[in-house]
Amino acid sequence: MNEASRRFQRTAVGVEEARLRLLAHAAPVGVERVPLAAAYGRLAAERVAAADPVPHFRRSGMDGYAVRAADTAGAASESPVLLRVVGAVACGDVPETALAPGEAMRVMTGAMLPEGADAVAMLEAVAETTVRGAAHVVLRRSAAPGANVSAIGSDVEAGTTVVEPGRRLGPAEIALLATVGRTHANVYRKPRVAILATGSELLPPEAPLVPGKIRNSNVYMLAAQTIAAGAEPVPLCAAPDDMARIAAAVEEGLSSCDLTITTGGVSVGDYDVVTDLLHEWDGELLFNKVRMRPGSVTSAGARRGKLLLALSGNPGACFAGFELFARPVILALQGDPRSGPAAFEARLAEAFPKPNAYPRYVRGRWWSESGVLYAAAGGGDRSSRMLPGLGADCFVVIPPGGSGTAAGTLVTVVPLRG
Ligand SMILES: Nc1nc2c(c(=O)[nH]1)N[C@H]1C(S)=C(S)[C@@H](COP(=O)(O)OP(=O)(O)OC[C@H]3O[C@@H](n4cnc5c(N)ncnc54)[C@H](O)[C@@H]3O)O[C@H]1N2
Ligand code: MOO
Ligand SMILES: [Mg+2]
Repeated sequence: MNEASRRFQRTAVGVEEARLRLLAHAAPVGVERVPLAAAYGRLAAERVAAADPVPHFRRSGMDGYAVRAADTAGAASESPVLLRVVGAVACGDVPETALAPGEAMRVMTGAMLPEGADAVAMLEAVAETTVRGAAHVVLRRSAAPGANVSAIGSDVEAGTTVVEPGRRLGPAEIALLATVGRTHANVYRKPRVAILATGSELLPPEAPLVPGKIRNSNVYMLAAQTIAAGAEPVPLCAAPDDMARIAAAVEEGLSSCDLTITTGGVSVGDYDVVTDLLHEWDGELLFNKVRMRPGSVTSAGARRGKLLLALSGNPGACFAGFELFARPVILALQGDPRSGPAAFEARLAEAFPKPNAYPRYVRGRWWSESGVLYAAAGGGDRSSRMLPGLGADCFVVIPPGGSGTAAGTLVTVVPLRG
């Protein structure tokens, strides 16, 4: 097929549309049970509710004295209230007696309150004294009912959902799972992602440089991005630009992994074999061009419930294609209900002089200054370059059209994670 016919058959879809077409084929993978200590960063595959309220007993919020609030009514400097100390409760202990009128019990933060007590006076708010050999406390301020007391269920009511399917397990979720008595979490297993670098010019990193050839960096970049997205990379041997070799490797990926990603050979050139492969694809062709730069040649197909995502070979375009398409797919394979990366608006710190036919996802940085968000798009960003990726923490989305974008323009920023 010649270049012109390849170009002719390509119909560009928007980034959102391309993503939705992919996500329609990204059903969650299976579930596995992992110990809580290994659950960090995984996506929950179940709803977990608290069987018991938290706390499940009335608990002191301060080191001090449990009192009956009614006893302290009217306490002031000129009319102090004297209460008899009838015992002490340490954390983990159960009070031996109930609190009768006129009594106080020494309690520490987290200790169970005795029956009859409904407030805690802080140590700093009482004076300890002895009356006829018995310990007493003097209060010069009243304690309101409920003061410094954590009521039953005041943190988590019984029945509250603490984790939902698709929720990423972070420190807060893991702490709550432990609190509700779980030792393990049911999470989606890590999707396996086959990564196939294509190109007769590719050398392994250890190979000495020879004219015309370059070292294969995309496979390592994609493996790192795959891990950051919570999946397991399965790098396949790099394939030269040969249809049979690439087709065989793609088959291997589709049959053994949940998602198959190729890089390179997807443009209109003579040896762009992935383009040919998708042209003859016997599954569903989801798209073969996206309205974006870099990576407009990004293409995708689905077959028997598996996705093939064909990313550009240019490192910058390959990186962007992964973040905008592979990452949301990998998250959806783990039950994440979100349909794309988060984004926010910021002011462009410097003019971006280059006009674009499509939105341009430029690797850049964002920051906040006096409460205003700014973003800087690297002017020297080219999809063939790798250096602009160093230190980049976002894509700055330069809108299409016009003669460039002026400094101060509000632009969309897509933060990069991991
Ligand atoms: N006539 C046209 N030529 C090109 C067009 C176009 O529209 N018309 N688009 C250009 C753009 S934009 C891009 S992006 C690239 C896309 O190229 P491919 O996806 O076909 O990728 P390759 O041709 O295989 O390689 C491109 C470039 O990237 C290097 N590469 C490839 N694989 C790796 C790897 N694993 N690690 C590091 N670098 C890699 C490769 O050597 C090439 O330099 O097409 C433009 N051309
Ligand atoms: O799609 Mo190429 O990188 O778009 O520059
Ligand atoms: Mg090419």
